[in-house]
Amino acid sequence: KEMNKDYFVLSFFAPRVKTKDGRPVESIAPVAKGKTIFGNGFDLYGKSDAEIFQHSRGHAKKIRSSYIEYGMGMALYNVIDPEVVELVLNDQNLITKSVIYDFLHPALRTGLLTSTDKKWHSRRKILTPTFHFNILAQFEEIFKAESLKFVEQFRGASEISISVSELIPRFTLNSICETAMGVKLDDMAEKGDNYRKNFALIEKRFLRRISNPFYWNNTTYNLFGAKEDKPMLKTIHDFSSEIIAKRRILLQDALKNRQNAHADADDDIYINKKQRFAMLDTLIFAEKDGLIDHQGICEEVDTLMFEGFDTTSMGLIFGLMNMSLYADKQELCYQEVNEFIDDDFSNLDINQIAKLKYLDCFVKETMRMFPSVPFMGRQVQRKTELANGLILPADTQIMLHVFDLHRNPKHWDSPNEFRPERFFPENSANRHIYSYIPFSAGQRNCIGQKYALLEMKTLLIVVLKQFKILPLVNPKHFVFNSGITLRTNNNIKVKLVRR
Ligand code: HEM
Repeated sequence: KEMNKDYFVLSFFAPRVKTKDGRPVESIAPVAKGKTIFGNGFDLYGKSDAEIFQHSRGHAKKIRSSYIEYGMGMALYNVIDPEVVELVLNDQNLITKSVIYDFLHPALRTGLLTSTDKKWHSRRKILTPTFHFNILAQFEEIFKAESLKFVEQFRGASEISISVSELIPRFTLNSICETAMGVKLDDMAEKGDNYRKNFALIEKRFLRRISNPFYWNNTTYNLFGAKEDKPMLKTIHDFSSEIIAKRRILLQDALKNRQNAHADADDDIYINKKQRFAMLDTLIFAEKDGLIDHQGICEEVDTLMFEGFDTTSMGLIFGLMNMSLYADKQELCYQEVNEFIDDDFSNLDINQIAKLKYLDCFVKETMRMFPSVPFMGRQVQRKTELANGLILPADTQIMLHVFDLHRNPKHWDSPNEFRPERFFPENSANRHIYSYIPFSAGQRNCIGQKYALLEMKTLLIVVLKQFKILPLVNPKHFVFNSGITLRTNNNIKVKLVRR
């Protein structure tokens, strides 16, 4: 009996969540009923990626508040309310990612996304300056060139149907490799495609691991599951290694040329006009200063490359889809773009883009309904009291369900309707700040958020200027899948008609 009070015994002795004042836990956070006698531990077992996605959506709809589950020796606190999101993301002690991020370690190792404590702090410090306004302003030239290359594919066509699901990821991978890594993919296009294909396979494996509690344990997984991952991991790591090697050579040449030219001390490589700066250079310089080693550089390159291409891909795929579905909103974007951006794109820069207020609302609303990162997880390191009265035992997994938060009917009117106008200042004033967190918030927010918005807006502007975008899909028929990023089974297509 005592045991039962402290542990959810059949969930492999999961310590129970308690309350500060002894109130029943259910009065603050209901406990979701499990599918088996083992609490919720086997709720996802044998489910498809689409069913895994629907599992949490179903709970959110039925329970309508943040709720608790128990499984595999741990409590899971599932958060869908902004009030609780605020408590979690503002807690200095809750910066460690949840155990499921460990399943990403073979691919990303412990780079900025997956590391914690001292290592995370020191890496964040090294990388933060690389997302500075002046550097993004330079990257804008690359986004523009890549966007023009994107529309160039349709040269000569007065109208054409395209699969954005297929074409966009190539654009975003090219963009991240050239900006962050300083390496053009032109002669590595096939390798890039292969990298993406293998990362998609790794994502599938990641999901299989989440849904199968036997695979949560590293030892068991390494014995029975990990072998299949090896060739995929090799492909993606070979790709990133090749990029690092290429950049090292380019950088060495640049440094040599600079010495030969007797450049004065102020002629910094970062701002030298002919030599474009890449984020990877910062890491290579940090290596010279002994702040990071080669292995560390690989970790950050894998992390930036993955985070930097897949998230913006999903944002753009849904952004172009929404342009096609809502002709009136597309027209408002188009009018605005025409007002501020010259037809030859000569003034398309970071300052002009900042003037496009309606486009900004359009992109925000797209990321509300289709957040590229639909959930995030934290792990409680030490017993933690939250201001809402809950006491979370050590090892509790906190799941922030961004998808449900962004469609929480308590905070969003008709949440399933696409309305960029929600983000007009006058319509946002009374909204809870933490009801909208596409880029997370607090210490571990997205380091690339300004970069991402700039890249996505640039492509949308270039496409809009030249084409009217017409619909070919109906999102009502979409089947969403769980993944590291938001996924759908459907091939998203649009029709482009030259203006
Ligand atoms: C639409 C595009 C993007 C979205 C929606 C997005 C969203 C997010 C979210 C929600 C997190 C927090 C994850 C967590 O707590 O587990 C995050 C972290 C991160 N993002 Fe992004 N991201 C985007 C684009 C980018 C880009 C373009 C880059 C790099 C160039 C990037 C690099 C990172 C990194 C390195 C982290 C880890 C930061 C840390 O823990 O210190 N992201 N992102």
